[in-house]
Amino acid sequence: MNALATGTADAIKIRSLVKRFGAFTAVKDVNISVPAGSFLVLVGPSGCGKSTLLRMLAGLESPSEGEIAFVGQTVSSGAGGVIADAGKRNAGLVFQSYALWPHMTVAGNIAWPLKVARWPRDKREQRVREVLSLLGIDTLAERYPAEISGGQQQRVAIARTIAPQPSILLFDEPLSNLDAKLRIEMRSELMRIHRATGATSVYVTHDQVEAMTMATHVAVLNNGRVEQFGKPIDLLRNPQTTFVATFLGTPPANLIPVHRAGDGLVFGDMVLAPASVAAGRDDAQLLFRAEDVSVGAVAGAPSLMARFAEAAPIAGRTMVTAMVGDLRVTAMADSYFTATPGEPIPLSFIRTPDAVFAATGERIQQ
Ligand SMILES: Nc1ncnc2c1ncn2[C@@H]1O[C@H](COP(=O)(O)OP(=O)(O)OP(=O)(O)O)[C@@H](O)[C@H]1O
Repeated sequence: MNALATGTADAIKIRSLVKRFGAFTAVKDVNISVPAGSFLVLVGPSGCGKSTLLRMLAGLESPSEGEIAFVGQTVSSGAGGVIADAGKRNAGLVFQSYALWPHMTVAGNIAWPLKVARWPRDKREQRVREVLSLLGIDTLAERYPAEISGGQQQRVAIARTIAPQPSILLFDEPLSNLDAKLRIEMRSELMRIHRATGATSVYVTHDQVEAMTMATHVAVLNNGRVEQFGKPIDLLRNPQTTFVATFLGTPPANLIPVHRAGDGLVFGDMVLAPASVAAGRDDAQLLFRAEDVSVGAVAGAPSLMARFAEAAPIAGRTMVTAMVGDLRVTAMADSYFTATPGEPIPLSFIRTPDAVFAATGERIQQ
């Protein structure tokens, strides 16, 4: 790295980044900047380009176009390729497979990158003790990888990555090999480690719950593009596309396709909103959260008959999924509710739509 770092530079700045593999474009014009200490989550369905983007940040893949800068210093660019190589960008990478050295003890594995970086023995031993304690694995120091569990191996892999004190930590689905309970535990652990190290983190996952609980900033990727970038709560409250609106949030929100009839937007013969909310368009999509759709008839609210599909109790209420033709609608019932699959049940739209989208998927601002 040769350029001087400026005090106000973003920890990570990605500008107009493109990655092509032959004729296929895996990452398309990505622009993201985050300040130091952020926890940036890249989330999206399989094949959307998350890992390719992370590999470019790590210096394992060179961009076709655009630029990546860490603290004001360009580390990769379309013109220059990988300028600071993987070992020289002060970034640590944690994969979903732990890749520990089987012939080295836990302490040996953690000390290895410090040895490679020529840390003196006393500093090395002190740092290994520090990270063993930070990860809560002090008692495993002399064991070999084959003698510890998968969850413990992942802790060792994380300890090994943070030992050299990288200023940027890159995680590629690090929890996907763990069982559900351990994942939740490790999620809070990782957030604690993030706070303790102060490193700027970039975390790849396809799990939106993981994204929403851990992130200070989220980039939702779809088909190589960033659909939306921002704080988790802003993405949840203010989705700019139907993709973001339906990808994030639990239970999933409903998108109801409507068309204009007179001065109303209708679904079937039910008027769901005034035509004015869609700025004179003939077709639109209305976003209703599950809690805005109630099971049963409600006086004054538009309602329709749906076919019951399934029910799941959640925190004293029941999340009910029902079919209206081919459309899945998620609604909430106030107490325990169940029915026979296929049984007709009434659904009521008890609030105005949360957001309005064009038929092509982009948000129509009110
Ligand atoms: N070396 C490569 N050569 C050709 N195509 C590639 C290469 N690496 C990735 N791709 C393609 O680029 C696209 C994005 O892949 P990437 O691994 O970044 O997706 P992802 O979002 O991480 O998916 P997953 O969650 O399944 O890991 C995919 O269509 C993939 O097949």
